[in-house]
Order: sequence, then C-alpha cells, then structure tokens
Amino acid sequence: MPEDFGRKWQDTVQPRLEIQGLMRRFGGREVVSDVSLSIAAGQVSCLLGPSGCGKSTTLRLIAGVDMPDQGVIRVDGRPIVDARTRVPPEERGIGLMFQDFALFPHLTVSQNVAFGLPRHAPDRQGRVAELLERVGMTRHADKHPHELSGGEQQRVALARALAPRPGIMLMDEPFSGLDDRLRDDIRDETLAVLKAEGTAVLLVTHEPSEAMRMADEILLMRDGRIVQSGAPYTIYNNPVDLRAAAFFSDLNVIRGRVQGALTETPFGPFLVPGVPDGAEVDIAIRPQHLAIDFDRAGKGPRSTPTHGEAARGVVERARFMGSESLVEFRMDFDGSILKAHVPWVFLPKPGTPLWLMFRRDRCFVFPHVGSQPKVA
Ligand SMILES: Nc1ncnc2c1ncn2[C@@H]1O[C@H](COP(=O)(O)OP(=O)(O)OP(=O)(O)O)[C@@H](O)[C@H]1O
Repeated sequence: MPEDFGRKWQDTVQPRLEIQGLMRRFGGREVVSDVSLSIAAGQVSCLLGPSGCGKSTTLRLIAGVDMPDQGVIRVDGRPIVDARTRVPPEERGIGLMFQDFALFPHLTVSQNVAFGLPRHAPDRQGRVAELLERVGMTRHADKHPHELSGGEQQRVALARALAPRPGIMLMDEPFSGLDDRLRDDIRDETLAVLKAEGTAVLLVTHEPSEAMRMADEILLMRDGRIVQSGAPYTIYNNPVDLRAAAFFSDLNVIRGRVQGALTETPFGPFLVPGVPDGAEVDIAIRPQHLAIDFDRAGKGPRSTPTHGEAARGVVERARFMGSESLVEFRMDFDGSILKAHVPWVFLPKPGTPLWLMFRRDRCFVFPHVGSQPKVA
C-alpha cells in the first residue's frame, strides 16, 4: 500500500543516528574534532582507532554524559543536541553497553533483564522471555550472576540493554573482558541479536580484527578525527594513508623518489601519477601479498607486468604460526628486512636465498610524509 511503502522507504533513508561537526575540547586541546557520521537502523558502525584517539569521548557525547563544545546530534531526524537543545540521557532512546557491564548480583537473570524495562511496561514478562530466548539464556533465567560464566553474563547484559528496544546502541569495547575463543562466538551472537532487533549500533574498539568482523562500516579515528570511513573491504584494500594501512596489519615499505611519474626501485618501476618530480613516496605491501620464487643459480624469475622485477634476499628466520608461515628476509639491495606470510607450511632454512616480488595490484603508494620535492 502506498502509505506503508512510504513509511518503509523513509525507514531506510532516514538515519537513526546522525552527527555533524561534533567537537569536544579538554583544557584547550580538541580531543574530538569535526566528527560527522550517520548510522541507519540495523547498521553496525565501528569507531576504530588507537588508545586515546577520542573514541570513548565521542560515545559519551552521544550518550549525553558529556556535552560537546560544538556539533549537532540527531536521533531519527530529531535534534537531541544542538546550539539550543540538550535532551537528557534517559530521554535519548539510546542503549549503552560497556566493558564493565555490571549486573546486579542480588537479582536473577530475569530480574536483571526486566530492570531495563519500565515497571508498568505492557507485557514485561513476555519481553524478558523473548530476549532471554534470543540470547540463549532461557534455561538460566532463575540463576544469579555469580552462577554464570563471563560470556553468559555478557549475554544477559546485552538482553538487559536491549529490553527497552533502544533504536540506538552504543557499545564501548564490550567484548574485551572475554577470553579469545569465547569472544568470537559472543561477537557473532551479539551481532545476530542486534540485527534481529534492527538496532543502529556504534561500537568502539581498538582492535582491527573486531571491527572487520562486526562492522558494516568502519570509521577510522586518529587524533580526534575520522580519517577514513567505509566498508571493511574498502578500508583494508584502499587505505587513505600509510598509517591507515599499517593499522590493519604488518606492512613492508620501500621508499622511492619520483621522476617523470615513475619511481625506480629494486622491484622495478612503479607508476606514480600526479606526484611531482623529486618527491619521495612510500610503496607498501602487506606480508601476505609478497610473491616468493626460488633461486635458480643466482637468478630469479623474469619480470612481469603484474609482479614487476624480483629482488633477492636471504631467509633470516621462518616461523610456523598455525594458519600460515611467517618468513623474514634480509634483502641484498640494502640489508633491510621484509616479511612474507605464506598460507601453508613453508619453513626454509636461515640463509636460503629466495626472490621476492611486489604484486602491483596489491601495493599502496603514498607520498612520503615529511618529504619535500627537490627544488632544482
Ligand atoms: N574528562 C577529561 N578531561 C581531560 N582529558 C580527557 C577527559 N576525558 C578524556 N580525556 C583525554 O582525551 C583523549 C581521548 O580520550 P578517550 O578516552 O576518548 O580515548 P579513547 O580513544 O577512547 O582511548 P581508549 O581506547 O584508551 O579508551 C585522551 O588523551 C584523554 O586523556
């Protein structure tokens, strides 16, 4: 029906949470600078960045426990913070989940979840039962928190936070208290529950692997600013700069100087359009994208357009990591170390000569920060 269609269409285009130009200063220093973002119903966005970059402060501003110096926050199109508006935290329709998700020790699992609901909410028990079912905790409904494992407690905390059906959920490192193997399962389960509830989620983490696993969109934060946003695939494969690339994995970096839109390196020439002559560039490649070939009586493989030229190195050390082998090479051309990940058991002896190539479709080329083009 036209009316229903209109409502659904609006649901999909109207962001649940929208932020424009958020800024927070502490003692004259901008800790959050010009942060803008938008999250739709059912979308999970991860604010990812190193410790101290301003992630938690951003979350606190949205939750309403701290006030921005500038910026607008809208929930379902309605301003909750702007130059004239300050909606109190409890009226924002925002759920919170933090690392120290303290459950009430004297209440049962059911009572803890019910605590998130208004006393006279219709079908209180029905909602509690629905949520316990959703997080797989129905059979533990009458237990107390001390009778539960860390992962089970985390599930109860999620159910409690979701009980009042918040349109938006803010999560600050919610899985960091859990051990590694449990964490992966809980992450996946949490994601499924949040998607089923259609909640817009902003999750803070400093772990790239967590963001890659959870996020529809990653917001990469540094020094108070969002420096890049996009789908995990895009951020990983098209990083905005060297630091963004290095945040997700080890990187091999070689330096070159540009001459006529090319830079010559031991791995052959690289095309660097748009960079002025004389400028230095960093050419980076992730360890899993280095190609390795054998030494044939002091010779390596022929150069190809996709792999460029090969450069020789000798194995410094090789380690088996479980799902891959890590081989470190000392390169003949300058004595530097390059690292390669090989997705099988590959453990050449130290001192073995091998040849490496930079796959052209997997390289990142960035102007070297701090370099100036040589003035002729
Ligand atoms: N109330 C405050 N007064 C002064 N400085 C603060 C305050 N809150 C945070 N900061 C500073 O703001 C910066 C960002 O802190 P924030 O907690 O937002 O970072 P973060 O990215 O969440 O880091 P972490 O992952 O370590 O929690 C830090 O340098 C911190 O010391």
